[in-house]
Amino acid sequence: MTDVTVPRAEDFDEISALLALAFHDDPDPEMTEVERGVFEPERALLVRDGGTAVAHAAAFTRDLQAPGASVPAAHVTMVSVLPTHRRRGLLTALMRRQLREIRDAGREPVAVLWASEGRIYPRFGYGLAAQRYTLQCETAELRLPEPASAGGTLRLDRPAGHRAELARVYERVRADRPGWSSRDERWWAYVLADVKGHRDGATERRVLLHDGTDGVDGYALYRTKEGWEPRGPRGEVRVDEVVAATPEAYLALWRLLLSLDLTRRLSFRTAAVDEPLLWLLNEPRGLGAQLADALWVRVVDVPTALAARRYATDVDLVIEVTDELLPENSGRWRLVGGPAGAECVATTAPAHLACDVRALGELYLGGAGLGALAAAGRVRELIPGTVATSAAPFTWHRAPSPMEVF
Ligand SMILES: CC(=O)SCCNC(=O)CCNC(=O)[C@H](O)C(C)(C)COP(=O)(O)OP(=O)(O)OC[C@H]1O[C@@H](n2cnc3c(N)ncnc32)[C@H](O)[C@@H]1OP(=O)(O)O
Repeated sequence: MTDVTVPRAEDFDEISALLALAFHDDPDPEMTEVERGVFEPERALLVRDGGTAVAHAAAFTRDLQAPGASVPAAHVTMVSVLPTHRRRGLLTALMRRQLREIRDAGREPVAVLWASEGRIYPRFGYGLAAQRYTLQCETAELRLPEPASAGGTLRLDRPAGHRAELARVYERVRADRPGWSSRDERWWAYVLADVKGHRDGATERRVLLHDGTDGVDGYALYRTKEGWEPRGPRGEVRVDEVVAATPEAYLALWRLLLSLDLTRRLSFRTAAVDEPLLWLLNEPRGLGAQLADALWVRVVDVPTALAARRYATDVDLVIEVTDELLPENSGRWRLVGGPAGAECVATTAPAHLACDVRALGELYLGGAGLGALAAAGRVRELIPGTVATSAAPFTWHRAPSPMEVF
């Protein structure tokens, strides 16, 4: 049987070729360089068979915004098994070892990932923590309100020269948005990389900046793709990010994106499920919004993770947790917390609720409702009435939302 090893930086070309095979892509040297910039070989796991790379998984070191706190989170990624070697337990071996290493390192109480298919990760304790809307709008009949005041101004440019301004706005908004990940210099380079092979016929990426009274307070990253038909223009706007620190900036950015001359369609893959557009547009149905999964969270260290986030209202309850892969998480935990902070310790007191560790991941960012999980039978109420009184603290005033696929 094949052994799981830690690769060296030089192995990345081979890993990149394995990823391309598993994801049905041709290897793209430009993309490989972009990914090499964020690859952390010491956090990766590689399986070889007779010298050939056959399975791989990696993690990035970033923080994840949780309700009221930025929490160190292993960003799990680049998972692939060669088609000739699948369904013989290689992914299982990689996931088990990776979770054990994250737990033993003691730095990251949670792991987070985007799943290529939703059915892959629940068996490893990952729960669906944030959903998103994909938008496919026909823009011709969509209208947004006029701005209340003259407000700020918009500028259009290439993103590269604006990294510091974008980072400032992003960090300001991130503090209030569960699901967004920290971005250091390397990650900004990754996010702003504009790989030609991934443009799918659209233009290079552009940035639209909104200048408010205190400088840049919002931006949008987008491309356009030309299109014509007998009745006239049918260009498309492809939005990558809209980050706005004020309602004025948000409205101004979207007013322009939805009304660009010669365009009639707009697409956006990572709209929030509480996207303000829903409450601004003359026809919300026109967004063509479809619900999709986004972030899957795995609680790796129950007491540390539960104590790291904030709670919308005061909470004091005992949860009986089961975790087959990381048995030290199994047991009864007393969570006492609120908007200012939280503590979580082992207890022998009777439990109010019982669930598996996956349900804690689903609750972690404030996305899944405790009531919904209880109705699904995924959380069991051991002391009657607990669900009704304890659902509110786990929510947050903004829905968790993904911002970029990592
Ligand atoms: C975070 C990310 O990077 S997401 C990207 C994941 N990668 C991809 O989707 C690339 C293409 N797919 C692959 O490379 C592989 O099929 C993987 C990685 C998804 C699965 O690897 P495998 O080594 O085949 O998984 P493994 O043999 O450990 O399977 C474990 C269990 O999960 C099930 N499983 C694994 N993948 C899938 C799947 N895509 N759909 C349904 N079930 C699956 C297996 O049937 C098995 O179930 P069982 O124990 O009841 O028999």
